[in-house]
Parts: sequence; structure tokens; C-alpha cells
Amino acid sequence: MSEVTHVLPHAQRAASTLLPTRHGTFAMLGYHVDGTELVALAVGLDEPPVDVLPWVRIHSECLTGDAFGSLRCDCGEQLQAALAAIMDHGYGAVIYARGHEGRGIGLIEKLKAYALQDAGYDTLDANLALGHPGDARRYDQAAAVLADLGLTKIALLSSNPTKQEALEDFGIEVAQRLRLGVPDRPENVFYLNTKRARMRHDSPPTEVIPATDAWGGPAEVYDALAAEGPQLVIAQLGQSLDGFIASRTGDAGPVTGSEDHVHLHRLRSLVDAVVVGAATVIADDCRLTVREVPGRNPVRVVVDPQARVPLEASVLSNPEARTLWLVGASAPADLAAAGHVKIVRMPTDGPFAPSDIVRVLLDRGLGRVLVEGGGRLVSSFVEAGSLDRLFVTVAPILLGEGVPGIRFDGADRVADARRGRPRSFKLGNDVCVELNLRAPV
Ligand SMILES: Nc1nc2c(ncn2[C@@H]2O[C@H](COP(=O)(O)OP(=O)(O)OP(=O)(O)O)[C@@H](O)[C@H]2O)c(=O)[nH]1
Ligand SMILES: [Zn+2]
Repeated sequence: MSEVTHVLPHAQRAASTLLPTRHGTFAMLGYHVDGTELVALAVGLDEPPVDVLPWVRIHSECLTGDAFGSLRCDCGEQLQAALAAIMDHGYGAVIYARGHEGRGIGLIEKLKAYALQDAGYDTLDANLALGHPGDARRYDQAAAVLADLGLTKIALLSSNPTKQEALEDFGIEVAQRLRLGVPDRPENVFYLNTKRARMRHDSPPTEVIPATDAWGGPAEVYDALAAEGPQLVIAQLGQSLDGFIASRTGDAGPVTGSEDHVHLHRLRSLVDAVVVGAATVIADDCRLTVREVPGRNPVRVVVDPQARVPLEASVLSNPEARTLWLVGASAPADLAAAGHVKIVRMPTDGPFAPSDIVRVLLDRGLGRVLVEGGGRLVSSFVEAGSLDRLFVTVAPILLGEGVPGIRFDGADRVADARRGRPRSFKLGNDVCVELNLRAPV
């Protein structure tokens, strides 16, 4: 931690209430700090978990982004993603920093800066041309609120190292900094790239997401996933109307249509890691990369307790993306994998518990996970309660017999079936059902 170089102003806690949101109910605290009104939306403060860092976002007020949904900046999406992530994490707070509007120059001055940007200036030069500093924000008030909340050692949700350093100057220990995965858009990509090039922002650029819903399913499905924050486990299966993901011979010909293929690539583009079982790799020789839509390739994760996947398989031989090869404790010790492949020896001979797989990935910074097949692996995640969302695309064909999709030790009574909040949409002639398994039905 760096030296504490400044003294904090007094944070006067003046109001305390509850705020139900679409992400859940937050404690909402209102503060007066040095003539400015700040609010905190907090969760989990009454019973802080042991050895867990609170997740904190210091969100700079942005009327245009936060309230109007402007796409000139990424503030609105960052705010929603932060609320979702912190609620999901169960411990932390968003400090909504009034007085930060326009990086501290105020609303109307920001609009003047926008007008200059309309004429070709970038976001930094526009501020300078108006006689303002590039960034005029102060962080002592937010730090004082954090101190009052007892959040003095935190994980900060931000792409801005300056923010981290400023908080540390005021005695807040930033033990970790996490970036929210909000996509670049055509309307804000120049702005975001300027911040990367000139204002020290270190969010990795994403491929630009066109403002269109012509990819796979409707945009709101993917926007909702993008807003889910750094930890998310989803699964996708394509199956026949009678519930098979492949024919009786295991023929790997696609069951669902091309729109579902695009949808799958879209899901891959939204995660850090895509997980498949050994049998699926052997049957399909899948590449697991993002090709149908713009986006980064996720890390490929092969669940292979007996190390059965041959070295010639695409995921092990083609270095177009990184691969983690999860093998069992007794798998051969002399596996000679290529440089892009990392062998992870699990403590047991398998089958590996979904929670152990998720943990191994999380330890490597891979918090957003797509389980892509086969049926048994996805089923084990369903059964273990390890999935946040399940997508099943149903094609209007009947196979009669084949490789089953989801099968697990089910309920005796229909009333006890697994349920989630459903949403369904068409993918060509197929129908995709998304089950949000964390949302109350
Ligand atoms: N002056 C000015 N302010 C802007 C502009 N675009 C967004 N802002 C303001 O910038 C603030 C948000 O700061 P950002 O640079 O987006 O992000 P950050 O807070 O530094 O970093 P993160 O924590 O990663 O979000 C908000 O107060 C916005 O109103 C602009 O073009 N000019
Ligand atoms: Zn903004």
C-alpha cells in the first residue's frame, strides 16, 4: 500500500434506507461530505464475510450515460454491470460520486466538450480547449464514505489506475482491481480508445459490438450477459425436439440451424473460458473459437480425466487460442502438449465436480465460463447447481434415439422440477429457451 498522504474530510451519514433494484435490494446511505451529496448502494455490510474482499465501484456521476442511456460513453453500462456484480458477490458497494460529472468539470461544460468532439477533438483535448484539466475529479469524498462504511481494504471495479492511486493516497487499500467487461460500441469506441491511449485506462479493447440484433438472438439477451460482471457460469446445448444432441451413431452433423451456430459464437465471445468434455472434443474436433461474430477467443478448457483426447485434436494442436487441459491425478505423467496448452492436473481421477472446475478457472482469472457440451458435462453442472443460466436450443427435428441432452437424477414430483426465470426467442426455425437459474420464478 502506498503512503497515506492526505487527510480525509468528514463524511456525515445523513440518511439510511433500502433501494430495491432489478439486481436486488441494496442498503442506500446518503452522505454530506464537504458540501457534496454522495450516496452508497451497499450489500453485505451487516455481516461481512470472512476473508472476502468487498467489491467497490466509485462511479463518477454521468447524467447522460447513467440516466439517459447515452452510448457516447460506457458509464450507464458500467453502472448496471457494477450493481449486478456487487449484488452477485454479496459484499461491497457502489459509491455514486456526485460532483464528478464530466470528469469533474460539470454537466454543461461536458456538453460543450461533446460539441467540440462533434467537431473532431478527442475527449482530452476538448477539456483542455475549454480551459479545464483533462480530469478534475477528487476522490477524498468517496474515500471518506468508504472509511465510514468500514470498507478500507477493497477490490476496486475500475479500468482507471489513477482512481486506484487516488484512493490509496487517502488510505484505502486497493488489494485488487477488477475490470468490468463492458463491450466497446461504435458510438464510444473512439472515446474508449482515447482513454486507453492518453488517460491510462487499461481495459483491453474488445471488438466493436455493432448496435444490431442481427446476430443469433436478440441484443438484450447478450447485453444482459455482458452486464453480469466478472463471475458467470452459463451453458448452451442444441438438441432435437425429442431431446437428443446427436444421432445414435454420434454423427456430429449439426442438429440446430445456422442461427444457433451464430448464437453459440456470440456466447463464446462473451466469456473468458469455454468448457467441453473429452467425448465432445473426440466426436466433433471442435475449435471453440469465435469466428461468426467479432470478439476475442475464450480460453478453451478440455475436461479429460483420463487424458483421452489425442494430441492431434484441434484444441491441442492449433494455437489459435489458449487451452487448459484438465486431466485426472492418475493420467499419464508424460503428456507432451504444445506451447499453447497448459496441463492442469486435478486432485482426483474424476469425474471432476463442477465447483472444482469453476474454482480452477477462477484461480486463473477466468470468471466468466460457458459450458458447451456434451450432454453429460452440462447435466453435471445443472445437477450440482453450478449454472447461473442455461440455454437450450430446440430444433424441429425428431431423432428417435441418440446421444441425450440433459439427464440427471430428477425429481419424483413435477412440482419439484428445477426451474428458472425463462426467456425464449427464435433462432431461424429453432427455438432457444434461456433459463435464469438464479432468478426467482
Ligand atoms: N469532460 C468529459 N467528461 C466525460 C466525457 N465522457 C464521459 N465523461 C465523464 O467521465 C466520467 C467517467 O469517467 P471515465 O473516464 O468514463 O471512467 P473512469 O471513472 O475514469 O474509469 P472506470 O472506473 O473504469 O469507469 C463521468 O463523470 C462522465 O460524465 C467527455 O467526453 N468529456
Ligand atoms: Zn458517461
